[in-house]
Amino acid sequence: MRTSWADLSANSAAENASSAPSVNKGRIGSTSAATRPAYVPPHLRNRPPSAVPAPAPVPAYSGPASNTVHGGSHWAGPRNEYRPGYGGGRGNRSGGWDRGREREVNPFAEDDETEQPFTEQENTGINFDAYEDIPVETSGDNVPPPVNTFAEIDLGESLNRNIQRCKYVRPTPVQRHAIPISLGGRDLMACAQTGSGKTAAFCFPIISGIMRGQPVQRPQRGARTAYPLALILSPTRELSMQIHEEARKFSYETGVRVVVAYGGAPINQQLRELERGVDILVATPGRLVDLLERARVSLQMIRYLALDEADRMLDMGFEPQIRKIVEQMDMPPPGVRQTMLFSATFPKEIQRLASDFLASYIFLAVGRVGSSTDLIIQRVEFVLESDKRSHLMDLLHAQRANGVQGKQALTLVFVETKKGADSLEHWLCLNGFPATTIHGDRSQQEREYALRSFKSGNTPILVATDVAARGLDIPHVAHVVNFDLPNDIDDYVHRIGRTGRAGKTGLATAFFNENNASMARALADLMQESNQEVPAWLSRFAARSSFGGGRNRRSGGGRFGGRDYRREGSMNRGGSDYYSGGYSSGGYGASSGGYGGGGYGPGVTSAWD
Ligand SMILES: Nc1ncnc2c1ncn2[C@@H]1O[C@H](COP(=O)(O)OP(=O)(O)OP(=O)(O)O)[C@@H](O)[C@H]1O
Repeated sequence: MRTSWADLSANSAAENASSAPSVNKGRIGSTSAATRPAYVPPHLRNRPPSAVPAPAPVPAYSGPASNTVHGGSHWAGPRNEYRPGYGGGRGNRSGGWDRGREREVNPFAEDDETEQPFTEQENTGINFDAYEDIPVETSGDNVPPPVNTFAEIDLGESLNRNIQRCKYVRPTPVQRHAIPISLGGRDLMACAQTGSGKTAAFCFPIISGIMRGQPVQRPQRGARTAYPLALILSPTRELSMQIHEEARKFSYETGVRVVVAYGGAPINQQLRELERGVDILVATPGRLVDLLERARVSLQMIRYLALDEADRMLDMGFEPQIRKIVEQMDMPPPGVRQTMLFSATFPKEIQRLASDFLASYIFLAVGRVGSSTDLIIQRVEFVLESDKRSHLMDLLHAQRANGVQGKQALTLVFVETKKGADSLEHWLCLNGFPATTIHGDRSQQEREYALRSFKSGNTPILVATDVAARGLDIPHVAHVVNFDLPNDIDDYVHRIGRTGRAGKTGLATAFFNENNASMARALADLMQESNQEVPAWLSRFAARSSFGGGRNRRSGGGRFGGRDYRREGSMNRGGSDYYSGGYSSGGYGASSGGYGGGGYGPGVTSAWD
């Protein structure tokens, strides 16, 4: 049985380890070989005994003596050659699987058990042709060339097996470019459209790097302090949970252990998971700060830092927490750790802030920065506030009529406030449309239940605030309705990106009225950029509108935003060229109810965290 292999291989590899010469000299926190617990390299921890190579003499390791990544490569060591049985390293309980005590649950089996209301397989039908003509921009020194296939990248056998299990046949464009850059040890700021596979683009190099990297001896500071090697931060609990689930699949049987920590859930369970060992910690900032302050997590061994939705993580709401985590605790500085920032949108002001966290980084834009994918058909309809509900009802009736076997297609409806979400949900249910809701006033349990119920099709309508706008990968969302438009065009891009994912098509409808006049220009420009039909009335609004409201970055016309800010010479801060008025009304983190009340002050709960 697969799970027992872990124990056997752990024992056998541990025995091998004790007889092998150590190549683990001079690393951070290393101790003498005599006192070191036996090390089992991650890639061997879950192997069947037959797969464990004989304890061959270990060749002198020619790679770097530490994990520094100053423009160098992690790959100076022999490629394709794992080094079983070398001594020292990660024996204590804060890293890797707690061997002998725990069995790795097969995350793919969990998938099979989940109710599958839709017959279509998720990833087999990816339409790569949709990505053929996508423009790619890279800047920075010595950019590693892209690859065309996973086979060209040396990710390691067990990770490759998991890629197959995920049914990923080819890398998506962002993966083609980003993975070689990260494997080359380079810092990266990557911008690619929603649903284009960014999660795997940062997870694969991290998992592969940990599998192959120098073994680590965690400090003995406190038996209960966990020392992750990689930290992945994301802005919402649900997104962190999703990244955790994905990363567990990618790291299955690699021996790399992934743990998640997020707010709103009991901390004790998370503490227990951390105590069992952690290589990759996926977390929301608030809960992580809590764990750091309790000294239950130390960032001192971090080799890889990834910020998903990086622009959101560095906007006014989150920036102080992120600075605290990254700059004021014990995390190694840029250049020592490797840092990867990913998002579908990257305002230049945020790029400038983000550069504090990076060393000699490469900027990658796949598609235009902040653009939506052409796969999403965008419609904007002029609807007065008082008519919104009946208009939504018409859309839902039409959709039901076109539904497969009388089933309502999954529809995600975005509203501005938490109260608005509850009241719309109630009204929909009264009118025969099973709906549920997700927002910052709901308990975490309720939020998770709502999401599950939506995914399974039990309640095919989900009314949400912006808490569901970013990152969530819910298969089969056919329609996103912006019942209330956001104040920020980037939020619009992320919201509509919940459909039309992984090469599939989707539909997004926005209700627009005078209250949204400040968005007209940005919306019209975005639609034009994505080859959508812009209604004449919207163009008229756009021509009339001034740029006081949201972050209306499209004022210059033509190609927008698809740029590394370093190329622009000086920043045009506060000017009208880009995001004019961006930090004023409705700008970053200042949105009203949509963000669940902000929640950044003490005692205030945040929907984002
Ligand atoms: N190489 C691949 N082949 C097929 N499917 C893939 C591949 N890479 C990723 N996917 C699938 O594509 C979907 C979208 O991926 P992911 O959630 O990582 O997108 P994203 O770019 O992070 O989106 P967002 O900007 O909304 O966060 C997921 O269901 C994922 O499993």
